Amino acid sequence: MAQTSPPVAIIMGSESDWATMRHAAEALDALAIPYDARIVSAHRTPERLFAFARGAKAEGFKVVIAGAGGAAHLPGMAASLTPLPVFGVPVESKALSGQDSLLSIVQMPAGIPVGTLAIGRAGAVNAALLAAAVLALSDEALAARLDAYRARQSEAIAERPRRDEA
Ligand SMILES: Nc1c(C(=O)O)ncn1[C@@H]1O[C@H](COP(=O)(O)O)[C@@H](O)[C@H]1O
Repeated sequence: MAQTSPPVAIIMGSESDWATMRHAAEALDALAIPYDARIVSAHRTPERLFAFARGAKAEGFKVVIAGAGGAAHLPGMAASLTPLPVFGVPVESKALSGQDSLLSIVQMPAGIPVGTLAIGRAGAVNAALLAAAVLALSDEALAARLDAYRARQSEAIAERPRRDEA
């Protein structure tokens, strides 16, 4: 089967997660890394999850970023169904501020890893940067873009706090 997929899959349990996961997409955009963003729920669309995760490697994906909130089984289930690296992003839930999402994703049993990031936007951005780091191991042009991204980030940090103009 022809490998036509972009290297990164961003999957999320609900469309409501896009407010968080779009930050992963924006970080990938900044590094010119193509991705496909899909709504896939272990709970609500289990057949879609099985089809996606079982076929992800053959489709040509290299890394999966999975965001979910609450009883966040999606990243772990995806990891159980694909040999690709899976980075989990705990989406901040209303009831428990994302503590539920974090613990659901991070406490995987030995044998099926999910690289778990921070709750919310920072986790989404860092999942994208980790995906970039993985891909950069075999892509020198991307490695250079990642270096430049970090250099720009450092340059943007002021050395001293700006004083308020009275
Ligand atoms: N955690 C999961 C899974 C899953 O893990 O398969 N599917 C949906 N959800 C989560 O339910 C929350 C509320 O979803 P709605 O906003 O659609 O009610 C979302 O954060 C989603 O990730």
